[in-house]
Amino acid sequence: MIRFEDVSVTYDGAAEPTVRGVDFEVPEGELVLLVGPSGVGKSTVLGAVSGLVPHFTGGTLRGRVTVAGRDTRTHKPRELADVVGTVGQDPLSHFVTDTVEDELAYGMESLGLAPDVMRRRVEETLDLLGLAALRDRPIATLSGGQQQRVAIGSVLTPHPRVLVLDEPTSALDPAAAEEVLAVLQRLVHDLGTTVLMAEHRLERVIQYADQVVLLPSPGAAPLLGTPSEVMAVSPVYPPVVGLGRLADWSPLPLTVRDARRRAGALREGLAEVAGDTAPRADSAVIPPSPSRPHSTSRLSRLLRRATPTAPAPAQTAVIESLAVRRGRVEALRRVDLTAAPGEAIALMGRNGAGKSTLLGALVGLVEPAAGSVRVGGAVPHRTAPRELIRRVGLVPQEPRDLLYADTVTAECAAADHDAGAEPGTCRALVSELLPGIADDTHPRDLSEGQRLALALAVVLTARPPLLLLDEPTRGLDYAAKARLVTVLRGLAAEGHAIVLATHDVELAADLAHRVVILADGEIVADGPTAEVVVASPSFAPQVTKVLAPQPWLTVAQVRNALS
Ligand SMILES: Nc1ncnc2c1ncn2[C@@H]1O[C@H](COP(=O)(O)OP(=O)(O)OP(=O)(O)O)[C@@H](O)[C@H]1O
Ligand SMILES: Nc1ncnc2c1ncn2[C@@H]1O[C@H](COP(=O)(O)OP(=O)(O)OP(=O)(O)O)[C@@H](O)[C@H]1O
Repeated sequence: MIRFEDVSVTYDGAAEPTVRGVDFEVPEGELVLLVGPSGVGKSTVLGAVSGLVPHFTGGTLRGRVTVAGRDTRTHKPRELADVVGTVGQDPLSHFVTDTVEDELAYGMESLGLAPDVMRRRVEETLDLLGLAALRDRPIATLSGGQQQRVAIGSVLTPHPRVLVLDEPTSALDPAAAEEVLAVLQRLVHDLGTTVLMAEHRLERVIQYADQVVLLPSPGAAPLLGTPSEVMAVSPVYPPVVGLGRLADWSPLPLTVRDARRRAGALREGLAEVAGDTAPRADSAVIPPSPSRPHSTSRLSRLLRRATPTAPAPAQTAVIESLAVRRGRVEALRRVDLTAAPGEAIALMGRNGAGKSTLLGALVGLVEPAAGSVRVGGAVPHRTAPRELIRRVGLVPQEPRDLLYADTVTAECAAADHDAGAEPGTCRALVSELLPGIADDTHPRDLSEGQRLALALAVVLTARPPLLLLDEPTRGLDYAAKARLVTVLRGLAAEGHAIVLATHDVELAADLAHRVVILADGEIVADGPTAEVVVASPSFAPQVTKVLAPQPWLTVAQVRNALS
């Protein structure tokens, strides 16, 4: 159904092709997963199927890509729209109408479907994706995950024969991700839909794949195989595979269920070697406590050289009885929360629970309807931006919102200037987070993960005592995530308080001292990470599920215990 014949893509001005030697086929009615490190060219390969590459992105495509027999170089995306439905990494840039219902109908209208068919499919899709309560809402007022669901719904309604999805679960909470993947699987099984999907969070998707295409490194030819064949050699793999590699299980497990069946001996071994040192669910032994000695990484040295900030008060942020209204929605109610210096807090909860709103309140973007917010003693929404950036910095859900300049260099120079930091501070931070980003690239042309690294560096340049991150692992591979964790741990060790809103249970397990769960605008759990995630099947990481009742959280913890 999709065929790549010796394809290479070279973007304008690039010395080397971004991808080359791409030669594989996706048979009709299969779900094929495209995996590989950040910036390796996954979106480029997907774009070549939907025709966005090279028609919209520019550059040169060599070789041939055909979808249902149509050559995507000679057919513009519009001429492929009846066959291919595409969801990109940034849903906002794809929306053409203003409300949820209109957006779901738009694709069908352009194809000239009958009104009664359109009506039926809109209703089906609203139900299928849990969007019924939001049908009349302007899309601009939806939370990130709600928008991603609308974007997925809007490509499903015309019933395309081929779906091309770029990180379709990146903004979804764990339960919503499962629901969406179940819908896709049903389309594949029942209607013979063909799906090509790129995704970093393999723990969510690997079990649904018929085949996996791995782009191992930039410019290297892809490797094709069954999920277990590819996972045996892939540089990116989910925690169950990490556990399987550590314990030498063969074949490697791809699901928690597979792994649980084999984990008996490992569980016994861990109980023996760990003895008293095994983590307890009622303590936050991992990650290291906020009082850990100062990290000596290059990054922490860089940050120490930057402008010193005022001594941190006892609590970096204090929220009391906070209520926030957004339009007709009561987005937060009776929220009490403190963040202490050195503390990393993961804010979790279903899409629309109020996480971004809470971060917005801490950075003064939304005003309380009742209650109070104080950051470093200041009231954020009444503090001038120049003053506020020395107290709190937010890396938004869409990093693009933070970037204004034409090149990476100019963006970094502006960040150094705004923060009063030594020239070069921001650029060095970018390289530390994700090596290989070119100076003169336009931020628009960076891959998703690269853009996040840049936005994070811009915010870190001001060394805010309170650092807020909204869904910071979109577009990041496991290695980049591990580097992000190291950076954030280093910052926490130096006394920064960190609050991150995330659906990435693996990240929370790795980094957070505390997990706070929001539901429908209220805090329903607040405690040490191990305690909160072990008690909640939705938010438990894979290792916890495999090794329960022992409360291990990460592969690294298990490795350390066994070494
Ligand atoms: N329009 C463009 N012009 C120039 N370079 C581009 C363009 N689009 C992407 N690139 C570059 O091509 C490389 C691959 O980008 P791509 O977005 O395909 O990677 P990816 O594997 O999808 O990354 P991620 O996992 O971070 O989403 C990156 O180095 C990126 O900077
Ligand atoms: N401008 C607005 N007008 C009306 N409702 C809004 C507006 N902005 C947000 N909301 C609603 O407020 C609620 C909380 O949204 P918020 O973005 O804080 O959720 P979230 O927990 O961050 O979700 P996600 O996990 O999807 O990012 C949602 O129901 C959302 O639809």
